[in-house]
Amino acid sequence: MAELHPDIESVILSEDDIKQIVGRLGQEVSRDYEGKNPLVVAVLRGAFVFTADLLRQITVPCAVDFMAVSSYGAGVKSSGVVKILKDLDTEIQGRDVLIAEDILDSGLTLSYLVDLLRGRGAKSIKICAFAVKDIPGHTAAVTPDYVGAHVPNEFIVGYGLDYAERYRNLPYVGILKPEVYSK
Ligand SMILES: O=P(O)(O)OC[C@H]1O[C@H](OP(=O)(O)OP(=O)(O)O)[C@H](O)[C@@H]1O
Ligand SMILES: Nc1nc2[nH]cnc2c(=O)[nH]1
Repeated sequence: MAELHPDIESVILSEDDIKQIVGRLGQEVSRDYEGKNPLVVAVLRGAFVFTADLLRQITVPCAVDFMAVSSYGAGVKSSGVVKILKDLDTEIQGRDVLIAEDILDSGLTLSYLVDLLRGRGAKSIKICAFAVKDIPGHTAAVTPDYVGAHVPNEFIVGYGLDYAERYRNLPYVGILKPEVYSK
């Protein structure tokens, strides 16, 4: 097992947990898309690690494309404004689209994306979220069709998730030590 990064306070999902979660999601997606050829849309940057693993667990024919959006910038709070930094190269009219997202927090990013892709004539749009944040008293703007894990209401990093573009390379998901934010 990799040594714990000194900035990490605790691990929420270990490498083994992640392997199990992604394997299960791959099975669920493969079962539901039997006989179809979905387009998996990875929401960059955060979802690139998850999508790479998920794709290898999907057993039906599928294609992949990427969209880069940002609503958090360098901070830990959503700005509420979703910016498209890179659009899809694929025509999605009539396609079954599966959005692969690393984390669903306020749901603002996904709600914006679903509306956008629906407007382009996708046949179906489903959401596969690796992590969903449990925020007491708050309902996210969208409901994911596939959920990897529910995580506590803390800012998490690793497995593609960053803080100020750092920690995406950690093979596990963890919570940062509070002093890291004031560095
Ligand atoms: O449910 P929400 O509150 O909208 O938050 C979820 C989004 O926040 C993060 O993206 P971020 O804007 O940090 O960009 P990144 O993927 O490049 O890290 C994450 O990757 C999700 O896309
Ligand atoms: N890295 C990271 N990005 C997020 N975007 C929304 N919530 C989070 C989070 O907990 N961690």
